Amino acid sequence: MPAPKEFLDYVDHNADAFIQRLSDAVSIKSVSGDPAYREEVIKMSNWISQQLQAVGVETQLADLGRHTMDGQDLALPPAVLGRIGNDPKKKTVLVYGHFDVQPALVSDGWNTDPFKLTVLPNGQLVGRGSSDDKGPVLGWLNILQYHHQNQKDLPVNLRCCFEGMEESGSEGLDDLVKKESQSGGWFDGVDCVCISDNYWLNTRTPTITYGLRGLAYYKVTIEGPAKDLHSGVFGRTVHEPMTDLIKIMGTLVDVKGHILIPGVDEMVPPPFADEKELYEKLDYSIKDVEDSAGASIALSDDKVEVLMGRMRQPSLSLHGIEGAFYGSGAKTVIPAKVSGKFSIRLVPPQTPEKVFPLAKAHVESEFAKLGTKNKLHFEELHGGLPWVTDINHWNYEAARTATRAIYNQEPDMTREGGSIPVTLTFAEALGVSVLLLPMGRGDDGAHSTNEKLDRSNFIQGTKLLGTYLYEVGAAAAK
Ligand SMILES: C[C@H](N)C(=O)N[C@@H](Cc1c[nH]cn1)C(=O)O
Ligand SMILES: [Zn+2]
Ligand SMILES: [Zn+2]
Repeated sequence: MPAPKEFLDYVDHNADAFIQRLSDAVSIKSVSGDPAYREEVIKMSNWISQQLQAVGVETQLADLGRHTMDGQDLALPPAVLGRIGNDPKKKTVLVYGHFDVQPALVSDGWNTDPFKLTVLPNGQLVGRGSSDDKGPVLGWLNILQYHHQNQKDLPVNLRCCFEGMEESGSEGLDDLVKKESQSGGWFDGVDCVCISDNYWLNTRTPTITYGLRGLAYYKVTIEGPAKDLHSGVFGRTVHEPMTDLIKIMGTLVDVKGHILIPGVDEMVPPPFADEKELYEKLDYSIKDVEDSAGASIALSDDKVEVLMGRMRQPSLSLHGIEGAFYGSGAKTVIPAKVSGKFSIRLVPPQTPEKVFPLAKAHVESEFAKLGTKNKLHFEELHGGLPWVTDINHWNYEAARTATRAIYNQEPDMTREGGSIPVTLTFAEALGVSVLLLPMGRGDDGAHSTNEKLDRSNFIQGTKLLGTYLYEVGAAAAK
């Protein structure tokens, strides 16, 4: 059942209003990883709930309790649950997305205010969260608006789960999903899940995604002196925490990306026979990775090697050092306490539980080798499980048919290098197929400066998600 032409035309005719709504969403600074913005994330929960109600969706703000961040006790932003339709003849689709964003400051290198959506002459909609993940969440709202305003029934029963902590480990969400998946819960009766929260591989080929890497995020803290010290007075006189930390951070990964923590890379099985062909088939080149990175810095000239490094191998990245001097000028300080942050992207069969003891043992043994009198503390900040699924399912067939209808192209079938911690929870709690159907392009710069979503991806992406629902609706009739 193709989507009605009237729906597709409506999306085109209302494009400017949809972009205005995206601009409203971007202006709410819903940064989940910084306690200073917590009220803004909560404001975003309310905003999404009101927007859903305005297009006929029954909603509930689901309390997720409290947590501690940077030593502060904080309320978690409520998740927004939504439901519309209860026709037993129709399939029930659960859509998930997140309305929190990564931090963004003009001083990071943005050309414009990150929380003011800027429409560039080339059609790029620039702003934090435009692609990750406010644009795709609003894609679902755009579809609902058409059906509500024109008094058209949706082709499926729809359930929504939108959260405000995805960028910070989805705290509290797993338990909510498990509870609501039980009989009588908001997700009772769900037949399949669709998540639009990742990206095409390149800038030209629509993509369907059947896997995600998991994540284990660590903090290594080293402290010694009771306060910051003058390096002229104390240099070569005391053990310096930063010197110890840099040594340890330097033992985690080599410059070619090999993980040096014993046992981590080794946990992953070699590719199965013919697996490389899956990557060979993808519309991707070294130029694509270098264009989206903005420099000629690919680890290999071999496309398959690069793709496998992103999709089916773990990676370890060093993110930053809390407590270190980082400003301009030449402050001659010895920081008293520094915390190195690094994370490992995980692939099956790795899990945060299996990797934690390896990472801890490695850091502790490297620290012991230093013979320092400083103190070490190692902790995991958050984790998420990897996920890979079967693409031979009507849910994927619906997405493929919808993609052909909107883009007139065969989609790339990918595994995403990023993580969406709740995905496996949906799959296991509901026992149904989960599909990732991205809206944005590979060069959107999610998590980076000048994040953007192309206008055409927002508009065609809205049509794609809507058409996918019609194709799922058609699957119910088969
Ligand atoms: C792929 C998704 N849009 C995303 O960006 N996920 C994040 C999840 C996360 C976990 N800790 C911090 N963020 C990611 O892959 O980094
Ligand atoms: Zn993200
Ligand atoms: Zn995201």
